[in-house]
Amino acid sequence: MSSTAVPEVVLQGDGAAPSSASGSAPAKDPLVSIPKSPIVILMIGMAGSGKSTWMHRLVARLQSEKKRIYTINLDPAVRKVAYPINIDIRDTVNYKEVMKHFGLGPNGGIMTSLNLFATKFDQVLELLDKRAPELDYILIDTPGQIEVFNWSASGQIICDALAVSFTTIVCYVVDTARCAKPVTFMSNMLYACSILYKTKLPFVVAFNKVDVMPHGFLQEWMQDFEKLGEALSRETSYVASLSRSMSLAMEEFYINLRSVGVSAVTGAGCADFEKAVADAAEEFHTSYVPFLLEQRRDMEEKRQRAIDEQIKSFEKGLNKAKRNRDARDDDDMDDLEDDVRNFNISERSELD
Ligand SMILES: Nc1nc2c(ncn2[C@@H]2O[C@H](COP(=O)(O)OP(=O)(O)OP(=O)(O)O)[C@@H](O)[C@H]2O)c(=O)[nH]1
Repeated sequence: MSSTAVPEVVLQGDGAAPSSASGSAPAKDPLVSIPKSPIVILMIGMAGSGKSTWMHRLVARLQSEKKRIYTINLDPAVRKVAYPINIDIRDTVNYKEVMKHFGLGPNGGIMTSLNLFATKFDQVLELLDKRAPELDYILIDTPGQIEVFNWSASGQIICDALAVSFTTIVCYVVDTARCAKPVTFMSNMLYACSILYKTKLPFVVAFNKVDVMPHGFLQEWMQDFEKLGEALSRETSYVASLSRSMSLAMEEFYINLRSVGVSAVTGAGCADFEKAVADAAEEFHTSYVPFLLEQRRDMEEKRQRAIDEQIKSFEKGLNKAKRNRDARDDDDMDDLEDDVRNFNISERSELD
């Protein structure tokens, strides 16, 4: 199987601005000229933190401000989505079929579906490229299987692909009330920290559900590790003592973190969030782009390798599943194999 084409933008040398086709004036380096708008906001967070509800709130809010929005749903298992969607993974990958054919459970099905989709992410970029000049924001909803962005190749492929073409930031959504237990807060923040260090993208933490519980205590824990240590000392579990030893190391991570309290239900905190997004977008150009310029060749090779490995792993999975199936299912398997190789990502009609 031929490997997926990568966007041209990252294949142009190693730092020097490429020459124009005519050979006269050098063309502007595409990485240096990543446009300030649209801003891509990737919603990441644990299951139930409120990503989809927050997406819905933001779409309504930004549209009321006459901002032009484009939305992508990357959660193959979500049943109902309240906001209008432009590109929906469910239109191309049927996760129940993936579960059935690869012999996986729901979590594995979601991860594999997203891995499959990621191998063709260049098609999403092509669609976005066409729309981008008319857009202010591209909002992307992701599944609650947060490991997609920690361990699986697809998270990296998607983040890297977006960040070489668009101003891209991560919105890490946290359920404030669930973090009232300091060990839960710490494990949530460890996930956030590993995503931040893996993607290197600017981050906004949205402490959601402040209508249920104000988020001030979480910001206090981030600013003063002794306060978090105090809260942890009330717990005696092994995880609490591990969290206590980690809390000082996390200080550096918190210092560079923007956080705002929001409620997807009431709309509280939207203005603060928009401001934090604007700051993060600025940081993308001042910090992330210089990092990209240094790392571009390495990143591109890594991304292409990840795509090739994904494809090999599907073929292995399919062959294994095939060996375990009845001959009568062969047609079914052939259809799926064909889908794995040849699916096309398309967009729905435009948002109003
Ligand atoms: N009170 C309150 N409830 C909220 C808020 N945001 C989301 N919820 C509720 O939290 C639950 C989970 O919200 P979702 O938006 O489905 O969460 P998600 O992160 O997309 O969940 P996954 O798709 O499982 O990853 C739903 O019952 C929402 O109504 C909020 O700001 N306040």
